[in-house]
Amino acid sequence: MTDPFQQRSETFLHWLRNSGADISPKIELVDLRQIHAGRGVVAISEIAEDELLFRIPRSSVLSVENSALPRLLPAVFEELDPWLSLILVMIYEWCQGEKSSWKPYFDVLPSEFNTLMFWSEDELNELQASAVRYKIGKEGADEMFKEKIFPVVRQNAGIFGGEAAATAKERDVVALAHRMGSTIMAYAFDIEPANQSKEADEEGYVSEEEDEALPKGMVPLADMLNADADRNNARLFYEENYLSMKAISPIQAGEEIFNDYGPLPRSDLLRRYGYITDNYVKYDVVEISLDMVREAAAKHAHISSSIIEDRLEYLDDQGLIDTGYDITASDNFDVFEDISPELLVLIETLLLPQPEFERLKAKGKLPKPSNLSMKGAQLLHFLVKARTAQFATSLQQDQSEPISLPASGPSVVKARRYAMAKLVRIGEKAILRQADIALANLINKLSSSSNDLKRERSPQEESSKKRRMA
Ligand SMILES: C[S@@+](CC[C@H](N)C(=O)[O-])C[C@H]1O[C@@H](n2cnc3c(N)ncnc32)[C@H](O)[C@@H]1O
Repeated sequence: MTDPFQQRSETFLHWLRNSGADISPKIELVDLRQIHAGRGVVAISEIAEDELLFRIPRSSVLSVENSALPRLLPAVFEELDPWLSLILVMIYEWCQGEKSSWKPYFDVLPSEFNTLMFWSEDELNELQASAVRYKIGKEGADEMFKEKIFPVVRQNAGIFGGEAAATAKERDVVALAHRMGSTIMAYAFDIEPANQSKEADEEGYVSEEEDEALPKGMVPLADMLNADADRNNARLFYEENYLSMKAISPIQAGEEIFNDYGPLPRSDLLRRYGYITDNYVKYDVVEISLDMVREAAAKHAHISSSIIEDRLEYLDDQGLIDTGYDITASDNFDVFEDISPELLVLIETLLLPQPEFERLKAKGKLPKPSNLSMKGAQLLHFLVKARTAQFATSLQQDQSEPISLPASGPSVVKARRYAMAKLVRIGEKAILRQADIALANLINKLSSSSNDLKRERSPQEESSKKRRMA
């Protein structure tokens, strides 16, 4: 008897071919559950660079554009942003059951996730002070779904699923919206339009904003590709009538076919995709919040709150204010490369003597990040130490035992989440340690060069300087 998981894969591929997709006989949709990777696509014979792996008709993409719902509820869609629109469309199509054109597709999409949105409090606590904990946005999403999705489903029960929708409880609709929202986050693509005619400005540049505004859509099979930071060998190409997945390097028989989810730190990989692998360590970051900088400027550098707010206002006008600033992982940590230049500028601006600040402000200028002063380096060093202290355990404690992601055993899901969280927090602490050492070295260098300068001055120069100051 065929395994139901495999049966769903076969029904899905059959449906996709019937919808007009071409799928190369050289690839297979396989079961990777034993390595906790769900389904994946592998090559079963050698594939050349640029070879077509599959192409999906644009009409098979599960999107707002292709669903009947926006035509049934036009006024509702005028009010919703693209993200909520796709969630509503997916809820509608899911509620149609067998009647939906995408039923076999829904059957291979997950109903459970390992993303942070679905972690329990004790699991999230294992992330300790990682800034990702404040980026999950569960409460905000709950409120939005209660306000914008639940009433639409209840008031249009006839459209959504009759009796079941009419009596649906708020918490069930919110849970369904979370399921669809999380599916979009881990599976959807930004869909480039069929006829992309981007208008160039006078200087011949095309606006990046258009890319940001691309609508999202669920592309069957393209989203069955897993990702790997170092083994990306396929990419989706947007053609007029089809979306085509092609090999971007030669692929050997037996190799998995990988998409690219981008250079994401492991904390974000967990938040969006619910898994991590070691080769994303190079993208790890640790974040220093603006609030921490504010507090350190007041407490450590003794800057008054009115000066801090005045400087922050100017920096905001200059587009430099963010909720947090990244320090990135590096094999060869460099203060000027791996600490966000915006953070260096922020710190130097806060420390400027008032006349110097007035002078720069009058010219609309900012301190250069490459001119980090001794006081700036010391304030940064203080911040790095304070950020390290926010974590409940030390790097040494975390590394005292080897960590592995269990493949099986009792409560394997929880054990894996604990282990993944520990690896994420270790990554962040390792960056903080590198920053700590690099800043201590820089402070030593700055102090010895200022001592050298002092020594280089002749006794006459020193005494004339003293006379000027007197
Ligand atoms: C776009 S889907 C890829 C298809 C997915 N494996 C499935 O069975 O539906 C993204 C999800 O696949 C899983 N995934 C992707 N790449 C992975 C990898 N290298 N290792 C483990 N899981 C991976 C994660 O659960 C992620 O949220």
